Amino acid sequence: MFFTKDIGIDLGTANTLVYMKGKGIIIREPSVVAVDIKNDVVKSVGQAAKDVVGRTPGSIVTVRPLKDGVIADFDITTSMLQEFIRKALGNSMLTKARVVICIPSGVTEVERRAVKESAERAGAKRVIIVEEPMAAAIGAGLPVAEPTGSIVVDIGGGTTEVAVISLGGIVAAKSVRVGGDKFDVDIINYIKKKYNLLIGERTAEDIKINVGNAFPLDEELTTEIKGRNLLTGLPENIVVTSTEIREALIDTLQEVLEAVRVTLEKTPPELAADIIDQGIVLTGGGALLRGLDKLIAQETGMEVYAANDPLDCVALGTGEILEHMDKLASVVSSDDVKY
Ligand SMILES: Nc1ncnc2c1ncn2[C@@H]1O[C@H](COP(=O)(O)OP(=O)(O)OP(=O)(O)O)[C@@H](O)[C@H]1O
Repeated sequence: MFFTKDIGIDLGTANTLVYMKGKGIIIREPSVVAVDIKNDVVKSVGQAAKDVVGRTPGSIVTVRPLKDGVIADFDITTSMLQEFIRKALGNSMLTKARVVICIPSGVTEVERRAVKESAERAGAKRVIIVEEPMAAAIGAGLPVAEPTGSIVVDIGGGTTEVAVISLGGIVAAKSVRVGGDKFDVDIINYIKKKYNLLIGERTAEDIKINVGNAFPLDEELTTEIKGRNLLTGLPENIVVTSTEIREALIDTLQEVLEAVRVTLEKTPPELAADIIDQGIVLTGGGALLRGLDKLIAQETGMEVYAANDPLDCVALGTGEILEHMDKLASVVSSDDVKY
């Protein structure tokens, strides 16, 4: 007897989430792998690997195999994907799984096919690849299959994808290789330039989460950070404010705004009218940046709101596709559908 365990995977540059049909999201881990470079053996995957970032001894290095929205290291991406699929499906040979995988739209056709094959090797019997903004829109509850225009801005770790969707297809889109990771780099560079203080990626991400913002806040926030002074070489603590961090993020925020503007310009007029009625929906971890909705609203003159659980939208979208394959047939009409 076969058990059917259909799963949906959000293979993101920052986080990988796995949705199991009937259960919801069962795995939520960083897309990080620790590898022993002496023999290329994978030591750990996901949270266990992220916990040792910047702290590994000797030959162990931590790798983020998907970077800037593309597959930077294919073999390691494959190992990571297979590990997550194995974790979800268990080692049962009696499993007959359909797997919906969501990949960044910067992934090439060759990589796309290879992702499919590696999922098959890990036990999937049928693999359906769906692009991120489509799954994000479905997960955010937008009426993608209807003859009405919806717009989603998915701000992930490596990419920001803007898409206008109608009748199950992407009508206009723009993807830029900036997202949460770039915000972190901006913060590192700002602190280095202003305070001669070197901080790591994890500290920068904490600062972004604690006081990061895209629009003036009602109340100034501050956070204390630890780093290494580049002049003295010694550890040092400083306090930074939300205004400083907004300043640090300004250029990258402009790139996000530009992607929204370009997509709106490419949108057919009838759909533009729908979008004005419905507003812009933000998904992905970047949607949690304070005031990003207000900034986009100010720049476009449109209503903007963040989806509920923005970090989960893509995974929830893959789940919707699994649960309602019939209704969403237009978005998964063939295994090799490209939007
Ligand atoms: N509260 C928060 N404020 C700002 N940014 C946040 C917050 N929480 C998470 N993030 C950022 O969101 C990003 C991860 O988002 P998400 O999981 O949607 O990306 P992903 O799907 O893995 O990436 P991609 O879409 O590029 O493949 C990280 O850069 C993380 O730092």
